[in-house]
This record gives sequence, structure tokens and C-alpha cells, in this order.
Amino acid sequence: MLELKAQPLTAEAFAPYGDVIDSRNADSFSINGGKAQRYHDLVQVETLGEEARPLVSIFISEPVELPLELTYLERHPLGSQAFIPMHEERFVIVVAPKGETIDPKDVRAFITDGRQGVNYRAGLWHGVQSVIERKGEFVVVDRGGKGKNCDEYPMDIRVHVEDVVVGEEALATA
Ligand SMILES: NC(=O)N[C@@H](O)C(=O)O
Ligand code: NI
Repeated sequence: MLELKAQPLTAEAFAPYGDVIDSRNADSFSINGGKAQRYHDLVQVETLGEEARPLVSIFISEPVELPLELTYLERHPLGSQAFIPMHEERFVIVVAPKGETIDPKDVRAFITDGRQGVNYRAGLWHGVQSVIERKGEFVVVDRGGKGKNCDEYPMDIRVHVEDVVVGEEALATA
């Protein structure tokens, strides 16, 4: 069993794996007569292969038990995958570099702060969407089209997360 402690997510630490989606550290410009700011073009959406096209979906996810136990990591070789919380939900991220095998010492775990989304690059190994504290609703942007776009890599991983707020209390802090 690979034991990991989730680190706070930052754009710098996550740069080798993808993008952090966060208006607090992104450029913007004024639109709509000054009534709105556009945080523009935040991630590279990758859609590869036959009949590839971008998909916009919504996941409603039950919260995971902690510590988080995973039995595999997955990858999407034909496209990126982005998760954007709709109600400041926090989630656990587990990633490992692209490649045909995964070295356990290269696996990393992060925890978001509620204001952050992420975009996984095509081919990045990752754990499935893992919201904590309360049911979560996420906008998901990924790839549709022909071809197999989900590979699994068996691996037993346990992720520990500190300062978790559960249930109703989590709503109050959102
Ligand atoms: N299966 C699915 O659409 N979601 C996974 O790829 C995931 O990363 O949660
Ligand atoms: Ni995925």
C-alpha cells in the first residue's frame, strides 16, 4: 500500500501535471461594459483522435471516506479532463506522470481549497474524482469521440487529508 499525505494544491506544484483553474491567480480583462471580468483561456483543452470533440458535463459525486483508498489510477490518452467545483467543494487529487508504467515514488496527492479546479493533461495518470466533506457538483470538460479513452493501472494507494470539515459544518465554511 502506498501511503500519501495530500499537500495543498498550488499552480506551481501542479504544473508538471496540468493546470489549476483559479480566478485568483489568472489574468483577466473587462467585458460587458465593465460589468464583468473575463478570465480567459485558462487551460489547454486537448481532444485527440477520430471524431474528437470537447464535452461539457456535470458530475454530482458522493463524498469519499477518508483516508482515501484507491485501487487504481486511470488515464485518458485522447484528451484532457477538467473538474471545476460549482459550490466551493474540496476534492483530493492523486496524479502520476505520463508513461506506460508508474513508479510509486512519482505519485503525488493534493487537496484543493474549494476555489480551485484542475485540468489534467491528456495521458496523465490520476485518481477518479474524489470530493470530500459533502456531496459535490462539478463541471467536467473532457473529450468525446471514437477510440478507447480510459486506461486503468492497478495500484493500492491510501491518501491522508488533514483539516477536514465534514457534513453541515462544511457547508457553513463554503
Ligand atoms: N469516468 C469519468 O468520466 N470520470 C473519470 O475519468 C474521473 O477522472 O473521475
Ligand atoms: Ni478521469
